[in-house]
Amino acid sequence: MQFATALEGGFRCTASSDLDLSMEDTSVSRRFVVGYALAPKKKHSFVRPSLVGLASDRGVDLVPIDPSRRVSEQGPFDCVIHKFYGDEWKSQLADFSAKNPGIPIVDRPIDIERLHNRITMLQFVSELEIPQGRETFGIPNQVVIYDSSALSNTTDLRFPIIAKPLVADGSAKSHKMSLVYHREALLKLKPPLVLQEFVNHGGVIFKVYVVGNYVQCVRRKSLPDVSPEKLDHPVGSVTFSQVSNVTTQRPEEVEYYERLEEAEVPPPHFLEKVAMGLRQAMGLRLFNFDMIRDSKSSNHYLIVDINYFPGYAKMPSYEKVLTDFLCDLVRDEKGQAPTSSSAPSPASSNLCKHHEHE
Ligand SMILES: Nc1ncnc2c1ncn2[C@@H]1O[C@H](COP(=O)(O)OP(=O)(O)OP(=O)(O)O)[C@@H](O)[C@H]1O
Ligand SMILES: O=P(O)(O)O[C@H]1[C@H](O)[C@@H](O)[C@H](OP(=O)(O)O)[C@@H](OP(=O)(O)O)[C@H]1O
Ligand SMILES: [Mg+2]
Ligand SMILES: [Mg+2]
Repeated sequence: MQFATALEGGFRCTASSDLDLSMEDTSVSRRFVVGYALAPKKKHSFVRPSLVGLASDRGVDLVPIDPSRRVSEQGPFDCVIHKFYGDEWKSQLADFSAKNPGIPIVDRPIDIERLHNRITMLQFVSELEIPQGRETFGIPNQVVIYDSSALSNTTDLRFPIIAKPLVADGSAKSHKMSLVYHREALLKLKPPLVLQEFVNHGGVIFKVYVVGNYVQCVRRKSLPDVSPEKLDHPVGSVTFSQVSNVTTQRPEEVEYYERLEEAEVPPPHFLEKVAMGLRQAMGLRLFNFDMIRDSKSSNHYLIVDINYFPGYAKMPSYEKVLTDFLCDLVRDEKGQAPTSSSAPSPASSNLCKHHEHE
């Protein structure tokens, strides 16, 4: 059973450009090819028949890229989407770009890389200059620990603390975390780590999905609050992994999920400001961020994680959202649509169209 609940189906952050699309009546339509480079698990979860079908109906063919062959010898592509890392892959993309200037690669490896380190990842949030209104946001207090000797020296942080691997590279190891109740337990941890204050937040996390200019917020399960008594826990720490990613609920959790469904979501105008601020600062178009509401202050939010190319298939209506995004992307590339990828695709303009003589 799916337990994510959408916030009013998501929203786009700029005005619709339906009018521009109506000018395409004299164009000749052709099909567009989006090359995707994804690991098998991601391909399985993302490239579902429902997405392939909808995109195809709109004139976009999703074609796999074989990473063991030169990308520039595959295709032709009208754009490339990917979630691969490493020097070899970067040079493949650089070679492709050199031979295919103007073909969008979503997103640039250099921009994605900053999300692979849990310190540089959240620096974007700290650097955001958004006039704070009723709702405020920030990041939890945290320190980076490179070697074990520094573990006894973390006096500035309040317990409980979450110890997160410094590297966030998509490996199982990078998701393995510890909730640490007291100091002695810290000494058993293995750096490099980020030690982050655990903030009570009522056991609900908001996952805010961004796809170009589209934003959708879902509620998800999170760690329960920790009471002060719990800090005397006989077990100094507990490990956990991907606590907010599970998509099934156990029978004994029914009540919890009922409450989760009722949890008040952050206001759309606030989500929009943060999402578009981050999008611009990071130069990324495909990401999500995890946000919690501080139980001590009903309007203060903390961003605890940012993920590149997250599990979009868990987002309601992902097929339409991603198809709209890809259509806009290839149209933009041909100079046919305004630079905003915000236009909802009107039913009357179902195909992505291309002027033959451009
Ligand atoms: N500072 C914090 N205070 C309270 N809870 C937190 C904090 N940081 C993380 N969490 C909880 O721990 C979970 C995992 O943390 P985080 O999102 O950083 O890990 P991740 O493995 O990168 O997650 P993802 O699967 O989204 O990539 C969060 O979903 C949230 O439930
Ligand atoms: O395996 P890495 O590269 O770390 O990426 C994961 C992200 O960290 C998670 O945030 C994704 O899950 P959510 O979409 O529920 O956030 C998760 O989604 P998935 O498991 O559905 O693919 C992954 O994208
Ligand atoms: Mg997370
Ligand atoms: Mg993450």
